[in-house]
Amino acid sequence: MSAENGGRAGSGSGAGSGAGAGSGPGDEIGAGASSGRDPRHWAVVPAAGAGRRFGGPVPKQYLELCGRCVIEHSLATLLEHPAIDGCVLALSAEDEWWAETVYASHPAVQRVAGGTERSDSVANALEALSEYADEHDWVLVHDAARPCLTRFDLDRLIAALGDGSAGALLAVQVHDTVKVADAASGDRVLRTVPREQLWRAYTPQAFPLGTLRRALARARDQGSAITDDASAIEQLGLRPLLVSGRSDNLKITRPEDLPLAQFFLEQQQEQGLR
Ligand SMILES: Nc1ccn([C@@H]2O[C@H](COP(=O)(O)OP(=O)(O)OP(=O)(O)O)[C@@H](O)[C@H]2O)c(=O)n1
Ligand SMILES: C[C@](O)(CO)[C@H](O)COP(=O)(O)O
Repeated sequence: MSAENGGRAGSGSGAGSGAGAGSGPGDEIGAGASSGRDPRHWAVVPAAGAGRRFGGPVPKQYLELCGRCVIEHSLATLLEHPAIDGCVLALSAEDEWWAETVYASHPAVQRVAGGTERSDSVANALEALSEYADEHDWVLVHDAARPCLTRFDLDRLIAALGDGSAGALLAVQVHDTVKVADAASGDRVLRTVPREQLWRAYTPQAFPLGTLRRALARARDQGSAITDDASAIEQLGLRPLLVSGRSDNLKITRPEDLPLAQFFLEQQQEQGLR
């Protein structure tokens, strides 16, 4: 990927510098899909979290993993995909690690300031993207904390994006028995739920830019605490497609997840998936 094919020049002095200066790749390729061109695909990577559940002085997205840092693995699969035209990355204003990554000056990566919640970070990225992308373009939102996304799963997600606006997300059907705890104790079984219809939502989650912006704004205005982007889309009455993905596309959340991610990446490399 390079600036020539529509990659956006990274700019700004640091994580808190806000949206990159200057025009976007949209100026080079003309207007968006409303001009009749096929919708483009953009990655949005929320990476402004503090990693509180993981702990430690370094946010988990910058921890070493198989010779690179977590976020470099997460970005590599996206930026190396020929269908992905650019990436908007949401970083914390206190971020002091991004500048040391191999993607710090990548021409197709634009940096914006993250927000209080993950959904705020995504909304900030979408606002910057809307400066040069078309509202019918696809946005694939992927957690920086998910380094094990494979090209195989990304291909499957992109292939599932039809003409509808409901979008799609990578997900894994639940294979464990699921219990609901009672609210009072928090750890006493209230009931077991049928698992045949249960899926674990992963990322990327892909939606048209305009639809996702409207959905997140509506969720914010209604005070809906959403933990993934599909939740906001569902609140519009749309039903995103569940695309069955690999269960090793884990999110690094707690300390025990890091060695598991290391194992998964090594297995993927041995199987020629990376
Ligand atoms: N205000 C926030 C919160 C989270 N994220 C990003 O959203 C992804 C998923 O969030 P999570 O796993 O919860 O990361 P943290 O918020 O860092 O973790 P914790 O809740 O344990 O602090 C991560 O890539 C994280 O960097 C973000 O961009 N902006
Ligand atoms: C978006 C997500 O990864 C889908 O499973 C998840 O909801 C993020 O949750 P977090 O608490 O912000 O890590």
